[in-house]
Amino acid sequence: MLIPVVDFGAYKLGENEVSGEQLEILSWQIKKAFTEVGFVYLQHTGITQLEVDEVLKISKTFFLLPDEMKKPFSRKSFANNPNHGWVSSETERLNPKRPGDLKEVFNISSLHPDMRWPSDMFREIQSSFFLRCKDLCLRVLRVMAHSLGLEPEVFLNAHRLIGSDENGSTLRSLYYPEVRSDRVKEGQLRCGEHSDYGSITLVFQSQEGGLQVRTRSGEFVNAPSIPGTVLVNIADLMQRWTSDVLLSAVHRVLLPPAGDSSTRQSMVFFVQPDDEALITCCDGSNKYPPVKSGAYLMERFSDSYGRE
Ligand SMILES: O=C(O)CCC(=O)C(=O)O
Ligand SMILES: [Fe+2]
Repeated sequence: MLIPVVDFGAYKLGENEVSGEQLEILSWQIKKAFTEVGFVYLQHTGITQLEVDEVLKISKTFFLLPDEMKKPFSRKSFANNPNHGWVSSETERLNPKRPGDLKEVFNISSLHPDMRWPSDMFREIQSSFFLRCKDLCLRVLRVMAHSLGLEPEVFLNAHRLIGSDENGSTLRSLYYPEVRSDRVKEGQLRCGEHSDYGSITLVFQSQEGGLQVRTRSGEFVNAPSIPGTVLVNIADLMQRWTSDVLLSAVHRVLLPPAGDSSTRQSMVFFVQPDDEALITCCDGSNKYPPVKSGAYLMERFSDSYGRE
């Protein structure tokens, strides 16, 4: 298979220290994947399939509610956080050249105690999964810094506020409803071609799979769901930060074959540096001008939601 599978067991959640030798092996494998493909499957991260199934299940109960009950939780209706909340189908265009994506999402961008939630159970399960993803991504960022010969804290220092309103990291639940082929617009997909905006992304798919990743040679390959693993990819700010050493690969989700009425689900944890973090090429070059993480993210939202 093209996207490598790497055993993260030596530094999984709950494992407090990783030996120098194990860190070397992990760093080498992760760097190879992120420079050649931009995606890697991590095995034995400490996040179990049971946890993933639980968060997919509670997300689905929300998506299956009538729109009237979801509207009060719409994105842009939370005063403290512009990205938090529900987005209806065909609203976001991850490829702005295509019609709106055939997916619904719920973004959790803030764990502020005053947030409104669809239910206590939803809050509990989603918030704890958010924190598990946060712990894992900090471990991955530490290994990545090591793999590039940088100070171990260099990425971590810019990710201190995940879960607060000064950091755009988001746990996103996605629901892809049944596709009615008689209603599909020309060129419409479940999720248009795009690369992610922030530093790294964690992806969890339901069993059907469906994600495709563009390789360096330009062809799309399937990135199936591998139960028990976490798929991790590099996003655009990280590619910029590393002066194009690490690769932010384009990916998409096609429509199911005609006559296939299945739905699809996924969970994605978008990791974003703190809003005020200034992202400057870490090799000291001027390949990209410094940019503030928060401002960069707002610019990217304008492309995918339209300029408002
Ligand atoms: O649903 C998926 O598998 C991927 C979604 C995705 O790439 C995104 O929301 O950025
Ligand atoms: Fe994506």
